[in-house]
Amino acid sequence: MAAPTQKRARIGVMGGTFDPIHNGHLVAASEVRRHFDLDEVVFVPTGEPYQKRDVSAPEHRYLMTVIATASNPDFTVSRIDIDRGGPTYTIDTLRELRRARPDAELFFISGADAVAQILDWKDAHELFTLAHFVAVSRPGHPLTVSGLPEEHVSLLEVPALAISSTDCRSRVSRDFPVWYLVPDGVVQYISKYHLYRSST
Ligand SMILES: Nc1ncnc2c1ncn2[C@@H]1O[C@H](COP(=O)(O)OP(=O)(O)OP(=O)(O)O)[C@@H](O)[C@H]1O
Ligand SMILES: O=C(O)c1ccc[n+]([C@@H]2O[C@H](COP(=O)([O-])O)[C@@H](O)[C@H]2O)c1
Repeated sequence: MAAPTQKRARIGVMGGTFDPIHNGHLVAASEVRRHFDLDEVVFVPTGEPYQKRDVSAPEHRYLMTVIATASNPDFTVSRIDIDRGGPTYTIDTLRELRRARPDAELFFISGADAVAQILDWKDAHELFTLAHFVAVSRPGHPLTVSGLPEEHVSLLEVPALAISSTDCRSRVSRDFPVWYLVPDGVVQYISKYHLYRSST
């Protein structure tokens, strides 16, 4: 009798700058986990997001991501993009995760705004050989696979949360609350380390 085949692990990968992580990120990851029956979602904060300016220190972004995900047993955080050093490219993230988990199926989670840019990312075509891409809806951004290889990309409508890290930073700098936009522990972390006080 043939030995029973083991089910391949299904791992979601949520890459982001998370400056700060907010409830839009968490709802997106939670919805994709449920819809694609993922075993876990790994949050991967960028090291040096080469397309962004004036980004907070990686250690702050990493710790806020840990705080935000700590209570969910299906969520973990990886330092791979931070520890690699140099500009962060998703191709390196996925190659490294593949090496670490050759048995697993990877699902890269991305908002509608980010997925629209994928063809401009480094080694764009190889990305689709390493992971399936899941593009989630985001208020203000059309959700489309236009130009992308349709067999490697899925679209998912998630509850609309019109939250961005840019808006959270701007609110803190103007002394507006970010309660309920980011997890409570992240509100307290921002306050403790005086983040975003003079930025927009
Ligand atoms: N409110 C949201 N709903 C769905 N997806 C989101 C939302 N906010 C961010 N994302 C997605 O999460 C990933 C990481 O986003 P990122 O950390 O850059 O947050 P951001 O809010 O877009 O930040 P910023 O305003 O600084 O550009 C991206 O794929 C992005 O599209
Ligand atoms: O690989 C690339 O060239 C590339 C260019 C821009 C963004 N990304 C990835 O897209 C994810 C969201 O990035 P960001 O900058 O919108 O926070 C994150 O995992 C980035 O590493 C990747």
